[in-house]
Amino acid sequence: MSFDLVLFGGTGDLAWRKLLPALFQAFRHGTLPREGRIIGVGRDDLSHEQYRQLIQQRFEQVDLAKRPSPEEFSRFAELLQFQRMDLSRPEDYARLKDRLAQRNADQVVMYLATAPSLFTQACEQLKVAGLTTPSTRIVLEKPLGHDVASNREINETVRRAFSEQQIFRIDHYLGKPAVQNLFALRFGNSLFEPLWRRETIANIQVTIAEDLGVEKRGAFYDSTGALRDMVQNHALQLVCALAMEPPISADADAIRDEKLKVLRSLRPWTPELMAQHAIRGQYGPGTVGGEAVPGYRQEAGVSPESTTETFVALRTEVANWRWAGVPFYIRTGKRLAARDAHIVVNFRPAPHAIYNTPLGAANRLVIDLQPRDGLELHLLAQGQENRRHAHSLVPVHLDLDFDKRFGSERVGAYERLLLDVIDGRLNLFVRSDEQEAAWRWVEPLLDSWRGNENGLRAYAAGSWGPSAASAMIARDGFCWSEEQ
Ligand SMILES: NC(=O)C1=CN([C@@H]2O[C@H](COP(=O)(O)OP(=O)(O)OC[C@H]3O[C@@H](n4cnc5c(N)ncnc54)[C@H](OP(=O)(O)O)[C@@H]3O)[C@@H](O)[C@H]2O)C=CC1
Ligand SMILES: O=C1O[C@H](COP(=O)(O)O)[C@@H](O)[C@H](O)[C@H]1O
Repeated sequence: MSFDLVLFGGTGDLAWRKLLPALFQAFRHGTLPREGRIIGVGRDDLSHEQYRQLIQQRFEQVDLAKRPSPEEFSRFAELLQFQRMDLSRPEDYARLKDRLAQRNADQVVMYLATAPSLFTQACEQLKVAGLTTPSTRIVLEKPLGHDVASNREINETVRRAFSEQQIFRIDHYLGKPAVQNLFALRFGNSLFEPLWRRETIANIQVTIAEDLGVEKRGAFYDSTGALRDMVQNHALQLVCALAMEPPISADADAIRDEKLKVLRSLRPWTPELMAQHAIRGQYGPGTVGGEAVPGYRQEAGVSPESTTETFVALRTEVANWRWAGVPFYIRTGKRLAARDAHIVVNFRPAPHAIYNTPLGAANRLVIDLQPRDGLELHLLAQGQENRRHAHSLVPVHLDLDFDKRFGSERVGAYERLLLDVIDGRLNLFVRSDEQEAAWRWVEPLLDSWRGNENGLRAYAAGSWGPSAASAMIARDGFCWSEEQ
């Protein structure tokens, strides 16, 4: 099978940090079809050779293990071409058409790794140019829009140009090996299913903590914020994977139907719930990894009066028979104490105590997403520490490290998703109704937070966020994982 992958935004941050390294990994692993072209698109006048050099320079910043040797790069570079094009100029699409006609590949992938404001125009012009034939797939980066209305508008335009089977809305968290293992844990094993419900589970916590700040994306981030950047998509997709019913098959729509039900069951926000269960913060100066770092308002591209949130902690519930009354806590932020994404499923304590146990001790399943990819099952056991009191239990845990078990050279998130696009597998991509339901759920928060400094809490870079996030969960009698 031959393919052409047109990478709109081929000179941008996402392209060189994630997409091209992922394509290189697929090339290195021999999974990328050999007969293909990766056509980077941008507005500069670059020759193919200049583009290859640019990408080679950028690859110098990629992790050593994932960096190509000069010999590997020169073989990979044979796939790379450059197309000068301004997406806002209708006449430029004809030149792209000519380039694609040179090869007439079996499969054409259009990857829109540009600002979402260009998506509608790009789709309209691709249609006008006759570049939306059934052998074409379109990939849309997140966030798709900035609220319900803009998301719907983009989706409607895209659907006028492409059928739903051709549209791949990406959420790279769904491609992470740990998230695939969450699906495997729940739907490939029977062990946890009888326990996966309100009768046994006390609460579920989803944490996506980053130690990085906004890097070079200050201007983008300042108009986006953590709620749009991480919660509307990645965090809610994790909640879906945790709370959904078993799908009737592994087909894309069977999975997406179940995720949609979760999104529609999330407790809607009221002013009272927002006041108690929605915490937002913004980092100030602090120390991360032993280095002093500036506060958010001092970052390049960020307004010195910005009210954009860089931290969010939420408490919600999934209002259905399985989950009624079980709090789901979501927490994400930039410049936190560590890069650490994990899920904690806290089980209820034993209903009747016949042992002495440490205060608050109970069973817990921890799903580590990154940097470690693994599972920990926390139990209580009879230790030998106290020889005179045989009725005292101590915490112990079973630890499964997937990197050790399967090797750290496993298929990365973007590598998996890009191969799925080329092969036409939609399972790990988001349907428009899911996306709209997620926007609908976050929109009341967006509206109440817009331009409003009230309730925006400062936290020191390098901390775990505002203390209000701990107070919120403590009111339910629980605590975040690092406090357990
Ligand atoms: N960077 C990241 O970590 C992530 C980014 N995303 C999403 O990916 C998308 C791209 O983000 P990012 O790479 O950071 O953005 P950048 O600003 O780094 O890159 C934007 C790209 O778009 C191109 N571009 C801009 N305007 C035009 C135009 N009129 N015609 C043709 N090309 C144009 C630029 O090319 P040039 O200027 O050379 O013409 C550049 O290649 C966004 O939707 C973002 O939300 C999603 C997840 C993570
Ligand atoms: O989508 C995004 O994700 C990254 C975090 O991704 P990860 O795979 O490194 O966890 C985040 O930094 C970025 O702001 C956001 O746009």
